[in-house]
Amino acid sequence: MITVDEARALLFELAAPLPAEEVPLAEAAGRVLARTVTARRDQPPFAASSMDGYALASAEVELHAMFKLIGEAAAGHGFAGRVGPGQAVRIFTGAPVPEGADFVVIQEDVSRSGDLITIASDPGTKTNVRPAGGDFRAGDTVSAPRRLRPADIALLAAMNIGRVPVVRKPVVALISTGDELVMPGNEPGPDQIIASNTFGLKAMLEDLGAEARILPIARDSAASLTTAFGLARGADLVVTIGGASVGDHDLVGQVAGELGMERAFYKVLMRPGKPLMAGRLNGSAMVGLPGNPVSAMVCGRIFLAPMLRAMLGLGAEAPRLEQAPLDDSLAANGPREHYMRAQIGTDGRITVAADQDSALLSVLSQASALVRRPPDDPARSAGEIVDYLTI
Ligand SMILES: Nc1nc2c(c(=O)[nH]1)N[C@H]1C(S)=C(S)[C@@H](COP(=O)(O)OP(=O)(O)OC[C@H]3O[C@@H](n4cnc5c(N)ncnc54)[C@H](O)[C@@H]3O)O[C@H]1N2
Ligand code: MOO
Repeated sequence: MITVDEARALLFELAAPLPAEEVPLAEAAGRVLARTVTARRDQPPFAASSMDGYALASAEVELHAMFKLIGEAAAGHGFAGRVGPGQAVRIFTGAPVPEGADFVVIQEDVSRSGDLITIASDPGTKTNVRPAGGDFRAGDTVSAPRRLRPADIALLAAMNIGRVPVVRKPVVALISTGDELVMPGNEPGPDQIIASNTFGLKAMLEDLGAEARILPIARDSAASLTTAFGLARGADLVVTIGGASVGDHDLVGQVAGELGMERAFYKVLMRPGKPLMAGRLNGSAMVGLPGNPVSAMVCGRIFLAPMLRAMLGLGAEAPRLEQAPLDDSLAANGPREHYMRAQIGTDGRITVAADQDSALLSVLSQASALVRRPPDDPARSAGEIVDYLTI
């Protein structure tokens, strides 16, 4: 059996970065910027007032000084003339500061009588003028790769980038396998349960920027699995769930092999997730996850999420580990790397769930972290520092 790191390295070989496509700016949030983009203009494009008040020459600013108003500058409607000595222009936030002026006295510091204003309170030294290009200049860049957050979208909009080059979304086909499964919302038969893994994985993978498609459940027969693999053709990543172990009805590896899968590995020194398999099938990366619900979700976090990041051009890296002290003692670990469901308390200490059965979705749902135990990790006492990753 190979280690978790070895398995991930082999998975990265299956996860080539995807090409770029252009999308409208309004659809670019959460996508990964594929190429560095360049501002098409200065922002602000002119010296702009940051306050409502009166624009005049800073050299003339003095308590009790008087000015004659010669016009108005509003946002979107500048003042065409020039401000001369003893003159001021009524100005509003966002308006271009007129020629001859380089200071805005806020209206709270001014008394006005008709066309005359007097500086009635000390206006201080802050000019209330935003210089042209003070935010960014034409030619300034936003560099790739980068997952576009709302603030980035606002910046790209201000840069007048209407269409954005982003990495194409990885298309993931999710196949549940098993005669015991029915889709949520349907009436299960006496020996049946509800397919949960595909739904949890779809949520996880779409959160990371994939387009995940849940295919019809494949039954425990070669014909049904073959049909499902046919429906998955063209996906960047095909993920099967269940049927990966050694039971008589665990057919995924066998059928995938008959369909020409080039196997990269089968079985990982990991808990949960031991019967993981991967390879290349019909030009797609193929990962066979174990069926136990927690195993499938943990493998999603440990393997599929890094694969998707690699496909999105964000680099081939293991999930980031953090450290926290244990709230309670832990027994020694066995020979497999163990990812234990745990909760991080408000005090920063980490509590490992008592029951680590890989079927317990209720425990996973309560967990905020997976504590990572190396193979053969000795028993640990309360207060000792352990590695974990957030979920
Ligand atoms: N003799 C052995 N038996 C098992 C071994 C072993 O090494 N020797 N490994 C165990 C481990 S570890 C795991 S994990 C499971 C994985 O088995 P499979 O991948 O073949 O999964 P299934 O048998 O199909 O299902 C396991 C379990 O999960 C339920 N399941 C499956 N798919 C879904 C789904 N989409 N949504 C919800 N639940 C699902 C299924 O009903 C089973 O209860 O094998 C052990 N056995
Ligand atoms: O590896 Mo299984 O995933 O331990 O439950």
